[in-house]
Amino acid sequence: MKNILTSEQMREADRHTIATEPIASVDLMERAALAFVKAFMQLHRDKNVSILICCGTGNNGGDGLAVARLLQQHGYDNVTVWIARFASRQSTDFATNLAKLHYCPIPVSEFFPSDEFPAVTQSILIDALLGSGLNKLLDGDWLRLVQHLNAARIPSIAVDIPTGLPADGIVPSTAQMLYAREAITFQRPKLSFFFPESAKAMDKFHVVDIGLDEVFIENLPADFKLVEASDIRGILRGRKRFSHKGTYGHALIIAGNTHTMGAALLCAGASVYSGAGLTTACIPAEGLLALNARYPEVMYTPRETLAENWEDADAVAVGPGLGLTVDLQHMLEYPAKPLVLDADALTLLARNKSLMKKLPPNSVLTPHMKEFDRLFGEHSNWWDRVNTARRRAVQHQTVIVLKNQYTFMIMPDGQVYINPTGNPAMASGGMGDVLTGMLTAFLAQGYPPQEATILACYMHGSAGDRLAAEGMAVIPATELIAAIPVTWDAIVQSNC
Ligand SMILES: NC(=O)C1=CN([C@@H]2O[C@H](COP(=O)(O)OP(=O)(O)OC[C@H]3O[C@@H](n4cnc5c(N)ncnc54)[C@H](O)[C@@H]3O)[C@@H](O)[C@H]2O)[C@H](O)CC1
Ligand SMILES: [K+]
Repeated sequence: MKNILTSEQMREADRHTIATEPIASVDLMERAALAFVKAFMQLHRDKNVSILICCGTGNNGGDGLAVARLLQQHGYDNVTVWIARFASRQSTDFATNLAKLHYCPIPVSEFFPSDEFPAVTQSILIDALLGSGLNKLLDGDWLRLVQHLNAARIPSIAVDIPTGLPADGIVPSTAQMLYAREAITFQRPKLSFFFPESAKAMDKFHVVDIGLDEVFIENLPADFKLVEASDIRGILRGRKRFSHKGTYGHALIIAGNTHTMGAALLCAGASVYSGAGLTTACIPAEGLLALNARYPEVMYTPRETLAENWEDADAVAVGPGLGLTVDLQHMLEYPAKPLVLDADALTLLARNKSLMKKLPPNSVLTPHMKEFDRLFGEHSNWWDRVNTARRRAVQHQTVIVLKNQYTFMIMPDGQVYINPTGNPAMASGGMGDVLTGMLTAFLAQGYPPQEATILACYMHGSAGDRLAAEGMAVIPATELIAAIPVTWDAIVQSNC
């Protein structure tokens, strides 16, 4: 796991590194600029390309000036610098780098409040206007400049953060940003990069190491942590010698209805492919033929004998395609089992919120945004939504899997884990049912809810990434199920 820091914590790490390495802050800026340039050169190998570097007068602007000098030293001969002198303040390291730039053959133009901006004639923009120091939405001259640069429609590469995007906190829907094709960010991705609101600010981001003290960073109290492949390798257990189906638990899937049987089948199929020793689908009898044809590995039980099957199960999923006529309250009176509630089960919970109190501790809820808001109230931004999720997970002692391109997994202690895998090719019906099946299978195999959740979300996204890398622009849920075992094997075999 990697700690995701707030901008205040990032400044702390900055100060700590400067004091204890020790390193002068202007040398740390040089290191950041070098790391940026190294990544930039991988992205843009043509040294004849014309580059406009727009700088503010804080440290983000200081980085931009250092980048201009370093690019020129690396043979990029067509670099132009614009400086936005909209504030009277300039940082010391900005001033030092501006003085150094005077020895380079790089044209520098300065713009003051109300100045007209010339047309942008360059092919690439490097955005070093504002970074993690952003303290309000863009307005006035800043907004005018950003709109002028956006209108030029040339690819922009942001230094650390696209100008106008807050590093953390609420990203208001009215916020305007300098749109970046890529952001090259320092040491850690910023929290807001994981919110859908950041789609307005950039296409993708790359993280570069600038040598801040990692031990210090990892010892900071961080509410948000990013899951890494090494965590998954640490959690995932291989199949044991002399093991048998009983070793890997029994998953019970309560799902499906006349017109939504597919959801039940996908969920049950995902459980089989995720290693549950046995999977039983509790579906209406009319789904039996389809179940036998599609997944003969899955056992069947009618709703009438649910109570007995519940006794035998090691983990239970309720919800995919279930419909809204089942008696969820009655089910929650059965003995407590590791439980996943998804889809219609979440709608039933939203209709009768008092049932939240009956959930066994550590139950896993897997809402997408709309289901979440139905349960816990409307939210106009993801920062508030995730913070509500933290409060509710603690209050109800549940795990909340808030599904998103980057899924937030919120634990009963309020800690948030961010899943890095997954891609837009997976945005299709049935994907959530598959995730529920995977989660239930891992719970049935005896993984504690926190680990089962992290495993399921990571492997779900990883299977999708694998298929996308093989050329699938759109991934049907059934294809994802089939890719689970090879994804599993690739994770176990990889040493990185
Ligand atoms: N540890 C690191 O990651 C390092 C980061 N570096 C770079 O430093 C910037 C942060 O620099 P800072 O001087 O704190 O802030 P900015 O340059 O982003 O902003 C300057 C200044 O501008 C004012 N301001 C903020 N928002 C607005 C606004 N909307 N309108 C007008 N004015 C605004 C405010 O006063 C700010 O202080 C970080 O992103 C990195 O690029 C270091 O170079 C290396 C270590
Ligand atoms: K920037």
